[in-house]
Amino acid sequence: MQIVTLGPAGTYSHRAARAVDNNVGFKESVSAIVAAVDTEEYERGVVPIENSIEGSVTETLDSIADSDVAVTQEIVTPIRHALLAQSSEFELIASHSQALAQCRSYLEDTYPDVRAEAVASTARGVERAREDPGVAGIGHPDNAGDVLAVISEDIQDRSSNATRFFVVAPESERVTAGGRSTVVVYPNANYPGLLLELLEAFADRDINLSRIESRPSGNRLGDYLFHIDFEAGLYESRAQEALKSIESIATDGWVKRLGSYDRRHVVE
Ligand SMILES: O=C(O)C(=O)Cc1ccccc1
Repeated sequence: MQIVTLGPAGTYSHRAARAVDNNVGFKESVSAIVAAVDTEEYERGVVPIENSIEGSVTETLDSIADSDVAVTQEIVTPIRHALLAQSSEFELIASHSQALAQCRSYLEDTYPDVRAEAVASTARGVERAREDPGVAGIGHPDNAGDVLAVISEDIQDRSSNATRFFVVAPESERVTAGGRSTVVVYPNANYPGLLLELLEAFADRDINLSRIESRPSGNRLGDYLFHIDFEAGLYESRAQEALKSIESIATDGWVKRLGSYDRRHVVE
């Protein structure tokens, strides 16, 4: 199976993608990955959705809400960051914005005078470090190779650091089987109790929500769409009833079913 994920080789997304298939291609942004799956250039994409320290990857939420891709699997993996450089003499740290944020306290305490620069991925930062002795990268320690030294390991601000990835597929691959589902709701309405009504649709049917995230609709200030993850498959009648109820609340907006899936834990 042809998979596309965040590159170049060596990103955390690449490590998660290898759990799906070894035939992996790369793009340098999440929106490019989602577009490549939406247009069926690739059969699957692997994108980071949420991190236990830093929260949602908003570029991913917005890309999947704007496209027609389906979510077919969830991959959860621990993230352990290392600082990689040719020597401890560097004046710039280059990494993915999420990695920089996950190591913020360590960087502020240990390298208060070193500049940080956000680049497309951790592996892109490590590549910069390989080419330039003045640059350090943050990434998985396996990326050190022959050129780079592991200056410090486990530099994330909390020892427990995990990231959820979604496996996305063309719309035709959407399934209703699985223990979890994700929907995006755009109510296009604003009245007291609207959010409560949306949540009650699940609570009344004993469906546990595992995440709700609001994102700006882009239409006007204060107008939101909601990404909702819940612990039931779309094949279940209680889930179908909950969504029917949500559709009746969102008559001026829309409800997008991204699909049902199971969670897979990948350790290395
Ligand atoms: O840049 C990467 O390696 C990614 O895959 C994105 C990312 C960055 C930090 C933690 C998890 C995923």
